[in-house]
Amino acid sequence: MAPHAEIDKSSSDRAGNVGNDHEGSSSFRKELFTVKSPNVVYTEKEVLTKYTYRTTSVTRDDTGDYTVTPRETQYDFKFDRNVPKVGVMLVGWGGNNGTTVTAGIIANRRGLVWDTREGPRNANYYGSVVMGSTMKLGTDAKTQRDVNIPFHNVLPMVHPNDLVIGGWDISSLNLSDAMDRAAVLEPTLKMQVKKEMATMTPLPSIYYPDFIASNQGDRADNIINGSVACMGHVDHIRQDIRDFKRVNNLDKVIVQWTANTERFADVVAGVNDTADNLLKAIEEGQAEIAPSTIFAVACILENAPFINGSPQNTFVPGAIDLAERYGAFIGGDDFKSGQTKMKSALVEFLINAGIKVTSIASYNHLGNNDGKNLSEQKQFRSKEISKSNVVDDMVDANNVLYKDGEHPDHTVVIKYMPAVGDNKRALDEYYAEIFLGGHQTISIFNVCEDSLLASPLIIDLVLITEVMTRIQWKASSNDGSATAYQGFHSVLSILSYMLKAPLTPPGTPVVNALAKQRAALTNIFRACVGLEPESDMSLEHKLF
Ligand SMILES: NC(=O)c1ccc[n+]([C@@H]2O[C@H](COP(=O)([O-])OP(=O)(O)OC[C@H]3O[C@@H](n4cnc5c(N)ncnc54)[C@H](O)[C@@H]3O)[C@@H](O)[C@H]2O)c1
Ligand SMILES: O=P([O-])([O-])O[C@@H]1[C@@H](O)[C@H](O)[C@@H](O)[C@H](O)[C@@H]1O
Repeated sequence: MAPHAEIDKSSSDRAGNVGNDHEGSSSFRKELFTVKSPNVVYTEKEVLTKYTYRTTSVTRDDTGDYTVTPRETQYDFKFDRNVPKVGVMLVGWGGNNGTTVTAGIIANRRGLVWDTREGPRNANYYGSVVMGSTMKLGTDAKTQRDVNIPFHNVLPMVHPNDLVIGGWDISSLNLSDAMDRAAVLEPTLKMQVKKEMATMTPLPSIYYPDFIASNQGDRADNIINGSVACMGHVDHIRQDIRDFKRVNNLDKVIVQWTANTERFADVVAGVNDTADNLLKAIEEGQAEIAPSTIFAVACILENAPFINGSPQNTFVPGAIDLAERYGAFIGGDDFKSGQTKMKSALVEFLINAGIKVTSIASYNHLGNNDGKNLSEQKQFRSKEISKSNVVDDMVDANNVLYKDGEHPDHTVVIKYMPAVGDNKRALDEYYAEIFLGGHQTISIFNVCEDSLLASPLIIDLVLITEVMTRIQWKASSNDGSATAYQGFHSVLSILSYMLKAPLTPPGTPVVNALAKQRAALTNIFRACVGLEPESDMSLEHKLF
């Protein structure tokens, strides 16, 4: 791996950022494998694939009988092999997650080791599906045993060590002081990154007090003038993105909201229901436009992908309409880091095992500033919504256990308890009906170090979103007619594995089941290099 140059201090002074000015980690430039197939062509810059997408079409006649027909749809995929230089701008950079992910990337970039009570600890990217997990590539031609590769080798990807980081915060604290305020990391690690982080200062941000808890007001000392939406705020943020990109000589910038949870905005006809109405409402200074929506609009207009890591309805219909109009990528909502991630895996397992979950009680308390913001009802309500719908798809998919409209009881409670800081306590009880009137009760006590669980998701969201900007597709034409390549739909539902309340293209189904989400992500990336979906059939071990 190329040695990392000193942090470019001049750029960090101007645009509140950290990064390195070397070209990118060479270990991520060369693909790990080559696909040998008549349907896959490698050029110097691209991989061109003819992909057969196999589905099963179902019809049902008026007697209730099903007929199923295997379908094949031919797609051409074009994947840009060139790994760009990428910057990530975090809204809420001075928060628990923002400081933690920044320190984590510095620690990994420099290969830091720090002492703890349990002994020395090395920097790692555990908790990142891209950097910490593997996928089955295929089976060994000789031994027929599975060959598994690191997930990040399935396609040429940006290395997180090469990300240039910057962002905004309504608090003026530099990243070192903000890291101390967050109280997430070990002092022995903090002391090794403090100097670099002290040179990073968040850009001023927009602050509309009505959208976050009133208890956040005391940290709002780094704000752009104006307390309601205006086009000047959109333009200011767009200029910030352009400056960050220019100063750091970036090819792409991806923006993520990891700022406080906002209250839901009312969706009002004529205000935020269409792209034109939303732009007009911003021009007019409508009070119902949230800061996160202003950031979303700015990013869409600047063609910088925007991901919402919080639960509020940033993407009002007008914002989605605008993204579709400009072909800009958006994704959200609400990082899925601990309690909900466990729930989406456990409930999928129980229901798929034919066990009827009838009650889910989810309580948690936490003591960080996120918890403080959520201690006010309107902000809690945003989080309650995103945490409450996460089992709907699994329940709806099983009409053996559940009648139409039947759902488990589900309650979500969040309490602010300063003493526990970032180490959230999640207490869950899953109650289920089993064979012959029996019951199964599963109680879980899950201590989630929230920011250490969320930070790898921030990295995954950046890396996967960046890959999506390099994938194009078109329907294969057999008659020689030339159809144009296009990108995936603006709403990146492929990001759902990292998110509690996955945003999907309007009218399309929401999948929350964790295994299904990971399979979709894995198999779409495999398809880009002409590989079939991962199958666990293992017929080679069953038919002999
Ligand atoms: N495990 C997790 O940490 C987790 C999981 C899911 C979702 N989230 C969400 O991620 C967000 C951040 O979590 P956190 O623990 O880092 O919280 P935090 O309160 O430590 O950080 C939020 C930061 O946003 C800043 N901020 C608020 N409004 C802003 C604005 N308009 N512009 C710029 N900055 C603004 C605050 O000053 C603060 O520094 C929260 O919305 C939280 O609900 C966190
Ligand atoms: O992802 P998850 O652990 O289910 O949910 C978490 C909640 O339990 C917590 O109360 C909240 O503060 C975090 O922002 C996060 O949303």
